[in-house]
Amino acid sequence: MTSTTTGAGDDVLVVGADLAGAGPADLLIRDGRFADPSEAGPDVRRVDAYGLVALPGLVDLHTHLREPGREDAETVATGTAAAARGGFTAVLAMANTSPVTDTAEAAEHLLEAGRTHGSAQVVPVGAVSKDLAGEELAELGLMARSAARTRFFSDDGRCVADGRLMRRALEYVRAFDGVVAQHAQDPRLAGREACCDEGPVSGRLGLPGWPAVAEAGIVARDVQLAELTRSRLHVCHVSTAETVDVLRWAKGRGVPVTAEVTPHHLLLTVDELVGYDPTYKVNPPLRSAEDVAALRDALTDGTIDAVATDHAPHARHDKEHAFVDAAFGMVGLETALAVVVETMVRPGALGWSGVATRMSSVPAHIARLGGQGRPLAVGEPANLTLVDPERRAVVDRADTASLSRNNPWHGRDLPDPVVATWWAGRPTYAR
Ligand SMILES: NC(=O)N[C@@H](CC(=O)O)C(=O)O
Ligand SMILES: [Zn+2]
Ligand SMILES: [Zn+2]
Repeated sequence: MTSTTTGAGDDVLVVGADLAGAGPADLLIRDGRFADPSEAGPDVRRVDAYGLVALPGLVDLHTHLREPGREDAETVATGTAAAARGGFTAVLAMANTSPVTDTAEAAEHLLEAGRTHGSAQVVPVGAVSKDLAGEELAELGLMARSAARTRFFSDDGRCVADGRLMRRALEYVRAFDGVVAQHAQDPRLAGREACCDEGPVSGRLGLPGWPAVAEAGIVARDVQLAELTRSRLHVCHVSTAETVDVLRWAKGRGVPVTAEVTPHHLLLTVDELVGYDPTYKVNPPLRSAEDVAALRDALTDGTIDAVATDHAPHARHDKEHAFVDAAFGMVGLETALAVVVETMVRPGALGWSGVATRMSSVPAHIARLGGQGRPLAVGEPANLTLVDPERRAVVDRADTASLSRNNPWHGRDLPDPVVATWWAGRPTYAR
C-alpha cells in the first residue's frame, strides 16, 4: 500500500501523489478487511484511491428511516442507499416509527430488516419511554440484552421532559454502558406549534417562536442529572449558542456528556424562513448567524463531539402545507459531508482528520459500535469512504436514493465529495 497519512492523524489516509507526495495508491481488501500488499491474490480486491482522500466509513448518530409505518417516506432499503451515497457505513435509526421501537422484538425486527435490505449497518435506537409518551420507561434492559444490543436510547421527536423519568433512564442505562440521547425542547416553553427561532424574524413573519432557553434549559438540567447519576448523556441536534455555553461548562466539570450538531444548523439561518417555504421547517429551528458561528467553533474545539444528519424524510403531502401546518424535518444523509466540507474544511476550521473524528470514530464510540469508526489499517473492517475534496455540483433534489424530496440544499452549489463507499468490504456506492 503506497499511501501516506496527512500528518494530521493516523485515522485519515490521504492517498495519491498530488495530495501527499506519495505515488499512485491502491487500498486492498480481503474477506471484508483491509489487507497487506503481500497478501495479493485472486480473492483480494483492489480499490483505486489515486488522488483521493480515504476516510473511515461515516457513522450517523441520527437518522429517521420511517420503517415501520411510513414506508411512503422512507424505508430501510432507500434510507441506507441514501446513507451509502453520503459516505455512511452505519446509521442509528431513531425510534419514532409506527410502532415505536420500544421493545426488544421491535429492535430485533429492525436489525433484521437492516441485515436483509441495508446498504449500511442499521443500528436500532431504543425509545426511552413506552410509545414515546414520556410516562413509563420502555424495555431498556431487554433491548440492551436483545440481539440488537441496544446502547443508544432516545425519545427523539419528543423531549423527555419529566426530570424524574430522565433521571431513572440515566440510572438504568448506566448498568450496560448505555447512553440517553435527549431531544432538548421544554414543551412548556416551546410546544408543538413553535416553529421559528424566537427573535426579530419570528415577530416579523408572525410565526410561533421557539426560544433558545427551551433547549438550553433542558440541557442544563440534564447535564446535572448526568453528573448526579454518573451516566452518559448525549444531546441531539444542538442549535443555540446558549446550549454550547452550558455544554462547555459541563465538560469543564467532567460531566459525561456528548453532543451533536446537524449540517443544516452549521450553514442555514432563520433568514431562510422569509419565503415561508416549509422545506426549511425543522426541529429545532434554524437559528441566527451568531448561533451558526458558535456551533462551528464548538465543533472545532470539541465542545460538540459529532456531526449527525437528523435525516428526516417526509412525504410530499405532509410537507406541502402552510408553514405552520407542515411536518418538521429535512433530508440530509446525501449532503452531510458536502456541508461539512463547505462550512468546516474549506474555511480551515477542521482538517480531514477532524472530519474522520467528528463523523466516524467519535459517533461510533458514543454508540459503542465495535466494527465502525476504526482506523484505516491492515486487519481492520473495510468500512471506507473515498472523497474528492475539489469536486462541486449543484444539488438536485430529484437525484437521490431517498423516497423523499424535502431537501433544503436543492439548487445550491456545494462540494460533491463522495466518490465511493465500501461497507464491510462490499461496495455500497460508486459514482
Ligand atoms: N427534526 C425534525 O424536524 N423532525 C424529526 C424529529 C426530530 O428530530 O426531532 C422527524 O422525525 O421528522
Ligand atoms: Zn429531535
Ligand atoms: Zn430526529
